[in-house]
Amino acid sequence: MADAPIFIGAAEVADLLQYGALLPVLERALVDFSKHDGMVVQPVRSTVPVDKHNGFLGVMPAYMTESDTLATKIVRFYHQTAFGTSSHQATVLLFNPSDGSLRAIMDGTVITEMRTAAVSAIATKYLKPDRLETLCILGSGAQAISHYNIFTQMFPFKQVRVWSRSRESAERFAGQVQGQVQVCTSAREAVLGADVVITVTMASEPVLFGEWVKPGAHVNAVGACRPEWREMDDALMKNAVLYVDSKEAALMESGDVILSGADIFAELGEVVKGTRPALCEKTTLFKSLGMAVEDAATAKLVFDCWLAKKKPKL
Ligand SMILES: NC(=O)C1=CN([C@@H]2O[C@H](COP(=O)(O)OP(=O)(O)OC[C@H]3O[C@@H](n4cnc5c(N)ncnc54)[C@H](O)[C@@H]3O)[C@@H](O)[C@H]2O)C=CC1
Ligand SMILES: O=C([O-])C1=[NH+]CCC1
Repeated sequence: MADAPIFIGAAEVADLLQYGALLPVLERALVDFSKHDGMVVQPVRSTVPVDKHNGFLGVMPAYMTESDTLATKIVRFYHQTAFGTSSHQATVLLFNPSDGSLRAIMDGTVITEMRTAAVSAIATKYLKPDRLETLCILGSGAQAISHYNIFTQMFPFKQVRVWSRSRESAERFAGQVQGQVQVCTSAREAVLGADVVITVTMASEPVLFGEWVKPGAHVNAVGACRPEWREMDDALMKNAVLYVDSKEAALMESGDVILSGADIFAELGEVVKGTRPALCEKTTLFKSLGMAVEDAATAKLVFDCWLAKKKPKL
């Protein structure tokens, strides 16, 4: 009989997962996905609208042959949640690929926060302009915090600006992170002159406009994961060189891509592998939707770290 699955809760996932180990694992997952050679199986996320409660449930399975990783994430994202509960909550199931038995059930919320920020950081590593002085974050929730943490660790920004719909939540964000943050009263003020812009909002209408974005800047567009939702206007979508995590998903899920009719230049995995160029001198935009391979690779890393910790020391 197979062993009973283990459970790894949020605090333990946060303890086991380090960006230093996560970044190369995600780069490899992005490259393997973008080879499109049949070795990675990842259907586009299946999303169930829960209209009555203004929410969605997404199911994200993947199998990666080379690392022999089989997992699925189940993620809920709701517009209105009770005070104190986060809008996104996720669980990852990790299977034994040889017989399909369940190995681990783990918190997926921390995984989602960290792997999404890490993928944006990878995109920025490859697509960033030469000058990196000002980082702008639009939104002040869970993803804003994880993005702040890895971006200020990895890049030498001199200034970080944040804008959120309410000044109160932007100020709460500024009080939660370590380091100086300039709270801006408008998105425009936050964006003007920034070298890197991150959009991490639950908006369904544009919050970022092309006319504000400095030519040559890099944008990580992380929100708006529904075909009718936008975070960017058409001007930005059409004038920037557009990179995505998955072309197939972008054409099915991203309102910014579908409704603007912008052309996709490349997948991030192709840039990491070196088969498509990083046009850093132009304005670049990475449209992130989130992929199951990122969750599967991260969950395997968490599980391997958990196993290593449990092993008796000789
Ligand atoms: N690409 C990816 O892999 C992933 C993307 N996401 C997306 O990232 C975004 C942020 O997620 P979290 O930080 O976890 O959510 P959160 O609920 O913690 O924060 C959402 C932020 O958006 C703001 N906001 C809500 N409605 C808005 C509107 N109409 N206009 C402007 N701002 C608005 C809120 O004030 C808050 O600052 C969401 O769109 C989410 O779906 C989340 C996980 C993975
Ligand atoms: O990849 C992910 O987990 C999500 N992307 C958008 C909402 C949740």
